Amino acid sequence: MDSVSLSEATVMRRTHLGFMHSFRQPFSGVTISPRFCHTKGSRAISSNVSNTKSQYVYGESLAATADSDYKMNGVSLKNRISSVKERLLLDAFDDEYGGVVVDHGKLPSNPTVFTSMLRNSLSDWRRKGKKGVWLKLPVEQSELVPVAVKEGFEYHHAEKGYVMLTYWIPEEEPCMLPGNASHQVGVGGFVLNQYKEVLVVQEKYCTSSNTGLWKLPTGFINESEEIFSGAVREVKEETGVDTDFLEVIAFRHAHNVAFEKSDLFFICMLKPLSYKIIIDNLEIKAAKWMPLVEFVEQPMIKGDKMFKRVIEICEARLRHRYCGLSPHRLVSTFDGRPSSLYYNVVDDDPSDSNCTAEFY
Ligand SMILES: NC(=O)C1=CN([C@@H]2O[C@H](COP(=O)(O)OP(=O)(O)OC[C@H]3O[C@@H](n4cnc5c(N)ncnc54)[C@H](O)[C@@H]3O)[C@@H](O)[C@H]2O)C=CC1
Repeated sequence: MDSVSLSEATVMRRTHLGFMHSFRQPFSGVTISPRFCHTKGSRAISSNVSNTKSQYVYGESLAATADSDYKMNGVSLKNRISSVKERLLLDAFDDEYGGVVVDHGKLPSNPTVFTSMLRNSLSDWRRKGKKGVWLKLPVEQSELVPVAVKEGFEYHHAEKGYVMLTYWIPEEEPCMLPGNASHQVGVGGFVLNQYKEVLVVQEKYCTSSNTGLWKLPTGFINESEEIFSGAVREVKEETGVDTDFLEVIAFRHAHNVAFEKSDLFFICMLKPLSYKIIIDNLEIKAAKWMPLVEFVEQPMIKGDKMFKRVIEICEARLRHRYCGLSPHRLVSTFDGRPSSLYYNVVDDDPSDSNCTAEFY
């Protein structure tokens, strides 16, 4: 109990006595801490208030009194009572699918208090016909995770700083909550210079069958990063070469790649802006400009259906016989977010086509 705040201790004692029972206690018999009673814009109920107005009780009779907006020391009792009641429920926002999102910034720190508030909240949401519940528990409050799991919550996803749990309330309806993100997104850079040399790397960590292979620089894009800027960043990080993004030449979709997740791999054509190679020693063993013909002749590339095809596509692009996808920034009114739409030729606007863009 030493880490329990006074307000939480109050809730704990009420929980122990029973929810409605504790509400029926007269003011004089209930210890109300200033923090427990504090709400936005109103002062805390002080102990002298409870002494002075000991005849008023929580529950139905008090609710009737509160409805008539009884005032103590000039402050509306109605507001105070609803504030006390609300404190026994978790703070949550409605979502657009008839569910609720718990405000993780206002979680109690004590697991016993949390148990009580979570149970009360679930009953309340069930009564109101709410559907999905999203509960984000920060790593600093990881002791609340077993409580939520015991109450029927399931893991949805986790990040470094939190775990997200969900609960589907309607028993008669199938769970409609979307699953966790299903894909990782990778990029590869095809960078060609004016001597028909392609920028290649040897990875420090790779399978034994790939040892010594010269390959395109590849990597994963970061959260909220664009494909076009992720490709430019990866090439810069691994090789030190600055580039301009030209087109997405092709993309590969593969499954069960990393911990059962699928993989989207975007192969991007980039135009070199610098040529000096400075490798990232942490990830890369070596990097160089390699004649395209030599690159293609490597047994691992020649024998690999995907890379063989990728090179054929790139060569077709060099001859202007193929056109990749270039990003166009726009804001959709559906979600109001700036986004990138990747496409190639627009027949009635040839200037919009990137198929004529040169590579070096
Ligand atoms: N590397 C390749 O030869 C190929 C890559 N791709 C695609 O390229 C994209 C990126 O893949 P890769 O570059 O292979 O990524 P990767 O698996 O090499 O990971 C990128 C970097 O993350 C770090 N990393 C990843 N997992 C780690 C772990 N368990 N422990 C410590 N460090 C770790 C390493 O620094 C690594 O260099 C993916 O979409 C993939 O499908 C596609 C075909 C071939």
